[in-house]
Formats: sequence, structure tokens, C-alpha cells
Amino acid sequence: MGLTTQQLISWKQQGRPIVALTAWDYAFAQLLDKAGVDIILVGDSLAMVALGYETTLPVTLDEMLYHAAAVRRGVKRALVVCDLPFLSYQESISQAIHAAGRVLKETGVQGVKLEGGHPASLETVARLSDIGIPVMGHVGLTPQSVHRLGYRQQGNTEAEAERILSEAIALSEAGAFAVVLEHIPANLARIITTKLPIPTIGIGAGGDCDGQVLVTADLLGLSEKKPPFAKSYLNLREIVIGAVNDFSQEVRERKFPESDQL
Ligand SMILES: Nc1nc(=O)c2c([nH]1)NC[C@@H]1CN(c3ccc(C(=O)N[C@@H](CCC(=O)O)C(=O)O)cc3)CN21
Ligand SMILES: CC(C)C(=O)C(=O)O
Ligand SMILES: [Mg+2]
Repeated sequence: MGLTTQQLISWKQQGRPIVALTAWDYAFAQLLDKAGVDIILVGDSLAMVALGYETTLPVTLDEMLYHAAAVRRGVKRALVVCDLPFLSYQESISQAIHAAGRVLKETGVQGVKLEGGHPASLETVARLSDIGIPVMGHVGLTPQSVHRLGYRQQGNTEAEAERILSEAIALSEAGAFAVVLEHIPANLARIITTKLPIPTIGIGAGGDCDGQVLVTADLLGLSEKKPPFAKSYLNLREIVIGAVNDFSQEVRERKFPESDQL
């Protein structure tokens, strides 16, 4: 058995930070798990970083299932959570149960994440949690609402900050085991983190959350564009282009293969 949601909740009480990153395939999931990442998220951001779409909206449940199964095969210790994609859970509670059930049954991942803290999504989170499906909430900037919100920071006004705080509290009361806080002021994230009994996982939400998540492609310098809050620890695009150029040159100069590479 790997990590459980209960263990992650106890880490909040102990003040032990939670490390989360995204993955969309077996190879990277295995690397992240071996490196000791605690939560591996099969994020719907894969629509943009792996599939080349403009937004996260086009990715389908079947595509998420395909990637989640690959990720799950690479992971021994981390808790794996899969984003429910746009319109796979908003139509009705039974649609959400069906989608989340397929994710758990067909891929073996341990939880799902869904965006939003409005009354309908709270009801959905409560029902999924009640039937034993661990749910991670997600408030602040919710990219599935890009056409309403854009990618701007959320919670700048007093009223918006109040709303995001009450959504986070309500998600926790509905049974979510953790909540992602995306692109909100650090002050607001700190207040939410203090008020919630469950871990907050921040992305562009300052340093006082219980954990941090990034899109792995951003951390590695692999994405074409990254949000202003994402830190690159490597420039993998440059490294890959360099290696491909070296190979190309050796092929064109008939230097590869050498006799021991036949
Ligand atoms: N590679 C990648 N990393 C991510 O973190 C990520 C994705 N993709 N795709 C899904 C969402 C979209 N995210 C984003 C994307 C862009 C900004 C951004 O550029 N924000 C600027 C400009 C906002 C505007 O359009 O006015 C900002 O200053 O907030 C923020 C979050 C975060 N998520
Ligand atoms: C950035 C995280 C929280 C996400 O939802 C995603 O990668 O889709
Ligand atoms: Mg997502």
C-alpha cells in the first residue's frame, strides 16, 4: 500500500509539507515516485502540455483514463489523483459518480479532483466522498472556467476573497481530503490554510499552504509557455534540442553509428 489520504491529513497537523507534481505517462510517473513525490496528479493540463490544445476544455474522460492508467503503472508509493475533465461531472451527480467510478475502477488511481466550490459541486463532492471516492477540491483560478475568468489571479477583492474562503471551507465540510488553491493572493491562501482541517495544496498561492503543486513540464522547462508563478529548475527544451542537434549532425556527417553502435 502507498500513501493514504488520512496520512496526508495527519501531515498537516504535524506541519510536514506535501509535495505534489503532475504526470501524464508511465516514464515520468516512475521518476517522480522514485524521487519521493507525495501526490502525483494526472492533471487535465495535459490537454495543453501533452496534447497541444489551447485550453484544458477539449480533453475527454477516455483520454484521461488512458493517461491515468499509464501513470498508475509507474507508481508504488505516491497517492495518484486524476482530474475529472470538463463536462465529465457537471451534468449531474450520477454523471460524476459514473466518471469518478470509472477512474478508480479502470485505472487504479486513488482519488479524483474536480474544480469549483459552488453549491452543485459541493453536493457532488459530498456524494463521491460518501461512497468512498477520495475527492480533492480546487478553488481560486479554475482553468475549466477560462472563458469566464481568464488566467488572472482570483480573490483580489474582499467579496471574491470571502467567496473563495467559504468555498474552501464548504469543500472540506463536504468531505474533500485536500483542496488545491490556484493563483490567489498569499494572504488569502494563508487564512484558508489556517481555517481548514484538510491540507491546502498551493499553485501560485504563496508559501503558507500545506503543500505545493506544479505542472512538471514547467518545473523541467519543457513547456512552451508557463504561468508567471511557476519556477523552472531546468531548461529541458534547450537540453533536448541540443541532443537532437548533436545526433542530426553526426548522422549528416556519417559519424553515427560508430562500429560499436551497430
Ligand atoms: N503548463 C501549464 N502550467 C500550468 O500551471 C497550467 C497549465 N499549463 N494549464 C492549465 C492551467 C492554466 N494556468 C495558467 C496559465 C496562465 C497564467 C498566466 O499567464 N497568468 C498571467 C496573465 C493572466 C492574463 O491572461 O491576464 C498573470 O499574470 O496572472 C496563469 C495560470 C495554470 N495551469
Ligand atoms: C495544476 C494542477 C493543480 C492541475 O489542475 C492540472 O495540472 O491540471
Ligand atoms: Mg487541472
